[in-house]
Amino acid sequence: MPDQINISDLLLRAIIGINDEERDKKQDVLINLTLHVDLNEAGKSDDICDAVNYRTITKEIINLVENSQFELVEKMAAEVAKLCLKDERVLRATVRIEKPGALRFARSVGVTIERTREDLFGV
Ligand SMILES: Nc1nc2c(c(=O)[nH]1)N=C([C@H](O)[C@H](O)COP(=O)(O)OP(=O)(O)OP(=O)(O)O)CN2
Repeated sequence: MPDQINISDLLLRAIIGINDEERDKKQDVLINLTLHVDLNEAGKSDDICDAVNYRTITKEIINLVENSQFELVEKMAAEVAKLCLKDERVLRATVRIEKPGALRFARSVGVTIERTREDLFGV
């Protein structure tokens, strides 16, 4: 399925990290997402009911991330992927989570994961 919804450079703030100073105050978290969805029906009907509403998913991610206190970026990425795959029209989600400036000498550090409905729900 080559169709995708892309959400780029969603810049949020969260408690994330294993160091004491990272547990005290929120830091920037940069999120990039690719949702693999069949866009054929929405492309024909021009009706939001036939589309995976990227606004809804983005609001849910903002709510999840900005209220989270994970230690690892891996865990945050896994939870974001799970949220994206709640809508059964999303077949696969690629999630990149970065912490800009968190690693000395590096501009940014992060992880990229890809999860399917089968990975998470066995379907
Ligand atoms: N696989 C992961 N490794 C690490 C994670 C993570 O989420 N997944 N997180 C951290 C820390 O929370 C932070 O992002 C980096 O901190 P640190 O290792 O202290 O990096 P610094 O460059 O600031 O270290 P210095 O010792 O000051 O050079 C670590 N690893």
